[in-house]
Amino acid sequence: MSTAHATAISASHTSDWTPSSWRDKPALQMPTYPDADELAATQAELRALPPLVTSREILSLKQQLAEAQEGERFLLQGGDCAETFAECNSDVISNRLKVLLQMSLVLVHGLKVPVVRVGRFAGQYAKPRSADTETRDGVTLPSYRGDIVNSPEFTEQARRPDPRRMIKAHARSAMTMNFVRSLIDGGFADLHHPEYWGLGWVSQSPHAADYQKMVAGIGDAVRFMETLAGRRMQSLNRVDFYTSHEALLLHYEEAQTRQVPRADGWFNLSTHFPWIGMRTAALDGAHLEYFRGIRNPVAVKVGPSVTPDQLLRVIDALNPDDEPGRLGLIHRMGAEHIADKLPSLLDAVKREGRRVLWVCDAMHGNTESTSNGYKTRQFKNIRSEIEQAFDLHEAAGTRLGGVHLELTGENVTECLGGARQLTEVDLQRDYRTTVDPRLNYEQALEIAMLIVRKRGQLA
Ligand SMILES: O=C[C@H](O)[C@H](O)COP(=O)(O)O
Ligand SMILES: C=C(OP(=O)(O)O)C(=O)O
Ligand SMILES: [Mn+2]
Repeated sequence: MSTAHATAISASHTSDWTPSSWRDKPALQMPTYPDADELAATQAELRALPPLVTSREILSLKQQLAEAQEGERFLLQGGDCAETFAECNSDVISNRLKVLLQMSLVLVHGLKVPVVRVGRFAGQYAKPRSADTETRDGVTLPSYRGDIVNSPEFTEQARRPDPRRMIKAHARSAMTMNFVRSLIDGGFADLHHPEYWGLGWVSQSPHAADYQKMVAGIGDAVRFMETLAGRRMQSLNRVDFYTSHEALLLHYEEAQTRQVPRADGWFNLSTHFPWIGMRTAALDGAHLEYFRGIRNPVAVKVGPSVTPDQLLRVIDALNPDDEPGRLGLIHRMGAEHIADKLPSLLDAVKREGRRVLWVCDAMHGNTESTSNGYKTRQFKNIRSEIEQAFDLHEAAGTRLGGVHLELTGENVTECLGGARQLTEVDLQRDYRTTVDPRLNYEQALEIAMLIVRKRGQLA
């Protein structure tokens, strides 16, 4: 179908849509702001602020995702569970970028396809929660819902939803984007110099030898190609990096939704690739309503309770014209359930010939609590879910086109296991996340290596 045709059809599907039509539907997981006037004034201010990304970048990501659907690329989507205002700083941002670049280098080298790099950053500030309230020592307060809504300290004042936090989240997202863009434009991701993005730990890591061998091999290949070409290849100097977040707080997303001169339709210009979380993916809900009208590529989390019929209806609502690169389905079943729950979904989508990008989130179905009260995940379950996902897609004749991970470039101890075999005792050493446990840099790199090994076995 031509792009013009697809656009014309989409326009007819969305003729009853506006950036605020979600307000007529049930909106789950949203804060109740105590002062409606303050909320409206904040939204007006947000509407006047500049956007964080452009429609041109969004459409170029859509094209790359369309290629990933066809097996010509692989998606790496990763970053914090919940960014915090306090950690919007140079070290945290550059270390996270480094680990994502290192992982993507491992994937490009091993899978022999370009990687689509998408960060869970520059806007990942809103969190859905299992419970609306939290009780400590007999005191009950509203749950922490991410820095864009309230603050994690356990006081009444801190937990009160404050709309002014949306302005701060917008500014912090812009600072993060600005720094990432400057690093990349300044040659930080230059393939001629992968040593720039070496984190200090690389020399002590159990994976050091493998990683250094690969970097040396890439250096040789780059020099060989440039000798043949007789010139330095500028295309190796920089990479594309895109942003994503869970577009949960619709008051914020609505205010960043714009029509763009010379591009049809409405774009969410707060991020390139927003997604709908598992808890807000109801067919008749506000989040699906909002997402159906924007032209960004979008994704939906798919949990173990989704039936094939429900999933097909979600696909119909979000991508009625089967537009390439428009829709990602991020399954997050858990190592224990994926073999039971995923195959019927893969079969149904294949049977109906729907065009989607399948992505495996190996984190959110594998969360557990330790006896000493830490929320954690076991590396062996994360690994198992990814390996099973490859096998199940292979058996169904579908394609796993990417992975979605919660990770950080810091040396935290939040997930158990991995090459250093972190134990429950280690969790006490450096547990920093405000919501979900993240892979540290070593564990994240190990995941990239095991993806390459697994794909190699299937090839
Ligand atoms: O990040 C994901 C969800 O917000 C999170 O897993 C919910 O966590 P909770 O069960 O602690 O509320
Ligand atoms: C909330 C999240 O995931 P899910 O919606 O899959 O539970 C998340 O990605 O942080
Ligand atoms: Mn999470």
